[in-house]
Amino acid sequence: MTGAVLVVTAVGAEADAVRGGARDAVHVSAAGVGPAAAAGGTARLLALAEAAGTPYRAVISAGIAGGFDGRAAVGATVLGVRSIAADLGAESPAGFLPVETLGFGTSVIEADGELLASLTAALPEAVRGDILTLCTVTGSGATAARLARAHPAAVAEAMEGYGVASAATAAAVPFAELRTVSNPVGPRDRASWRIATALAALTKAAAAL
Ligand SMILES: O=C(O)c1cccc(C(=O)CC[C@H]2O[C@@H](n3cnc4c(=O)[nH]cnc43)[C@H](O)[C@@H]2O)c1
Repeated sequence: MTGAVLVVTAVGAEADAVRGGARDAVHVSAAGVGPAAAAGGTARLLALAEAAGTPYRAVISAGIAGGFDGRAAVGATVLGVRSIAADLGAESPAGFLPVETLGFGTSVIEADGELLASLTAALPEAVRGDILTLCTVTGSGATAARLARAHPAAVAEAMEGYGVASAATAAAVPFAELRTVSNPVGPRDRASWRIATALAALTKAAAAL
């Protein structure tokens, strides 16, 4: 495969952490927080590269994340087998209805098999599992428990993976999600987030790209 790899983060500090560990053939861009900013930013970068005759060979959504209790600890590196838009759907008296139930497409995008296999080989200590994409950071034990029940294979949550994956899928570019855990998913306690630890782990993991 030829071409550079595009890494899309939410914020500049995450982009700097990836750049600190990655090789020259890795282009890193901070597209903003949330799936809409991530999808728009990624689509634009992919289209510009395609128009210039230098298409990207892969796109990776990277950054820090919350880890589900007992599945991914603070400081862990996480590889997404699937990126899932966990709040895309409708509420009902019987609970949350995913977009599939409404007949409006899919909330699940699988990582590219070959890309995930090569990242797994380069990062053997990484926890593999589903990574949820949410517009709202989980801030209560009740929501954490509901998400963990609804998504038994989910190891982490963040806010951009599904957006980056949607743009990559539309452009037929292989996609994967790579995260490092800064905090547990659960009752909000922003002061306890271990951001420096997670960014250091992100720099280390970026060497695998
Ligand atoms: O304040 C800082 O120095 C700082 C440095 C780097 C990153 C941040 C962020 O706040 C990044 C926001 C980004 O993090 C993801 N994230 C992290 N934990 C969670 C979570 O528990 N639930 C959902 N998302 C999480 C998310 O992708 C945000 O875009 C601050």
